[in-house]
Amino acid sequence: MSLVLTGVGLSLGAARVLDDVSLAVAEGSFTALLGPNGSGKSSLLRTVFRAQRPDRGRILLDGDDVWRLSAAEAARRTGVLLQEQHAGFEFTVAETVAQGRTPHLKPFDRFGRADQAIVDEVLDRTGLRSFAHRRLAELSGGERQRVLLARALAQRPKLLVLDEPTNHLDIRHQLEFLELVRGLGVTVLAALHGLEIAATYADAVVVLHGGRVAAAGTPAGTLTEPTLRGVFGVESTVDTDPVTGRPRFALRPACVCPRLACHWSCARRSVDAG
Ligand SMILES: Nc1ncnc2c1ncn2[C@@H]1O[C@H](COP(=O)(O)OP(=O)(O)OP(=O)(O)O)[C@@H](O)[C@H]1O
Repeated sequence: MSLVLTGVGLSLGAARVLDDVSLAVAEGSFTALLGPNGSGKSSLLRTVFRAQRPDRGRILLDGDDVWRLSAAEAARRTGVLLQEQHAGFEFTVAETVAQGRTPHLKPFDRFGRADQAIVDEVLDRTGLRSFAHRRLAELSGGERQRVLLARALAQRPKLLVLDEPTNHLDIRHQLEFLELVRGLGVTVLAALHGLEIAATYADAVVVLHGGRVAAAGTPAGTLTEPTLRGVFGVESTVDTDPVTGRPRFALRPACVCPRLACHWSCARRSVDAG
């Protein structure tokens, strides 16, 4: 399922949070949304999964305006995983994953064999089968996050919206989580903070700055030294990882004292010295 945003704008109070945002996420691709704190990533995702109506612009899922779909139809198409998501700790893993089928059940429908087959398949695919009867209260934060991903997958969404989904995971589990997501074949739009992670897993990157799109394209085309300086305010050396062929970053704080001694041989200092 493709996702297209055209001219999306959002004001909250006096703040212009999103300003004329246009982007396209190709069917089956993984697009990473990057940007500094407060650049509008979560707000943009909220307009996509119908938690926040934009003031202007359109959001099209396979050509259908998400804000004109019924809430139930939108929920069937879009799975959501947030960084701080409520999970009923008293439920078991299997019960939690089964909740993902709710948007597909009509009033008075019973959870049927087909639903159970989907839950079983998702438990296997996410490696949670042996946890099925444990309560969420008995799991680590990383394991719980995997369960919430499984719940979103049981929905059989065409679009998966992830808001910093790996924040509480250690590095191995971050990588495993993103490997799993990338292997799903589902269209993914994910707000991420890690440049390396985004560069390694994303097919495309959209960089937000002050609620506007500052750069969009391939990881190598967007995550450049000038963009990292202009958007994130950091100096960097970007080269290509010989194993993955993806961009790799050495980051330094931006030099704010060009006339004083600086720890880092940053670009600004060499320009001044020259
Ligand atoms: N309800 C609100 N009222 C006013 N301003 C808001 C509201 N919600 C968010 N904002 C502002 O909108 C801007 C974008 O916030 P948003 O959470 O989308 O950024 P973000 O890029 O996801 O940030 P972070 O990386 O810190 O999670 C911020 O300046 C924030 O203060």
